[in-house]
Amino acid sequence: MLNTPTTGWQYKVGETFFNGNCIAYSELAAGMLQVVVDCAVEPYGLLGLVPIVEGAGGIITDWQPSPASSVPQNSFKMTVDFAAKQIFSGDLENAPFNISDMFRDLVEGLMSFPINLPGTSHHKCLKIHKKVRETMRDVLKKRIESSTKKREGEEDLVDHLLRDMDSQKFLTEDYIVQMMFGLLFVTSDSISTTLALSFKLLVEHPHVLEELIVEHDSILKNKENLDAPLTWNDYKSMTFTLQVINEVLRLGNIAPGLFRRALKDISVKGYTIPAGWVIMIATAALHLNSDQFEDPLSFNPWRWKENQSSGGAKNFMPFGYGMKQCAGAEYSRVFLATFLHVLVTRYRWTMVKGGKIIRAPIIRFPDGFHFNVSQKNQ
Ligand code: HEM
Repeated sequence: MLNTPTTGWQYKVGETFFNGNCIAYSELAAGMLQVVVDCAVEPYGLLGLVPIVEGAGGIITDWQPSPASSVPQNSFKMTVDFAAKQIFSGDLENAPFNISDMFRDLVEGLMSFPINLPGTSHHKCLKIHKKVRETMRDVLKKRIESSTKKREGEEDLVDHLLRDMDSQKFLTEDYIVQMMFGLLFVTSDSISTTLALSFKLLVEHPHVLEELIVEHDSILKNKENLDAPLTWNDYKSMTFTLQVINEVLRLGNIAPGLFRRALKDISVKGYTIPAGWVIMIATAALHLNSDQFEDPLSFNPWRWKENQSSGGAKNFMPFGYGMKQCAGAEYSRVFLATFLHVLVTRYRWTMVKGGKIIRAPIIRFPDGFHFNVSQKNQ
């Protein structure tokens, strides 16, 4: 599928994210995310995961208000709040707005028709974008002015970036604000949609859920203390869970497409893609290709038993491909696996209503998606 560059706000945001210092940017982002994983060397194992585990547990507990919890909404809130904490701690706790509500409205307006008139989603989206960035700039300025030094291990992403400002010239204030906003943005809808899809697919495929429960119960059985946090080895032993995540990503195709610009004329089957054109790679066409995946529409995590690909292969690229591949891929897998661990070991859920899925072009649940969640054995 071919596409000429679009105009409008969405595209401009994309340009600011991905052009310019894109390599340094994604290396840096990957480095920051690695912090989550690298904390594994601490005595209790993957310390970076502890807040994820606690976050997941805490938020699922919040998922019990009657009559039922909205999975997409709760996953969105959990994902944004958790990422915001990693990026700038609790600096927005006293802000006059809730950061996850702001991002939800922003994402809703993102795919709207770009008419900038009061009352339109696009207009609201632009206003939120401005407001969030202004608030983030204030957070950054206060940090720069503040002389309080945090202890090692308590630092967040902004602390790391500020420390690197002297040696990395591209790290200007503007850049850091853009990065704070950008990281929250890419985290918000991607992980939460994958989580919501996991709920749906698991409830519709009880035999998959059963095997998932067996895997996670056996991780718990091997622990002396049931409340001990997950370790890196625990994560690595989640073989079936990672197959489930691959399968959700394959069917979900969270990113509707990948974009590349042709640097020179390219001939494809008698057609020429002119230099400068933007090419959209429709990943769903790859992931649902029956030549590559038997019975491609069925949810079958066992298909990954023999094929251990975690993405970045020519027939499976949920996180993209090549040097522009998603910087948050590993963070996302760890987050999803940890969440599933907490969910299946501590909770049970029944579907109440909703669950219809549309793509427009990002995945949406137009009738909502509601579950009753209860503590296991209650
Ligand atoms: C399930 C979750 C996610 C999915 C499916 C996903 C998917 C993608 C895809 C398809 C791309 C484009 C890659 C390409 O063009 O080859 C991308 C880029 C990117 N993603 Fe993600 N993503 C997810 C979560 C995240 C998270 C949590 C973060 C950050 C914390 C993140 C950070 C990025 C960045 C920085 C890029 C741009 C990389 C570059 O241009 O060099 N992503 N992601």
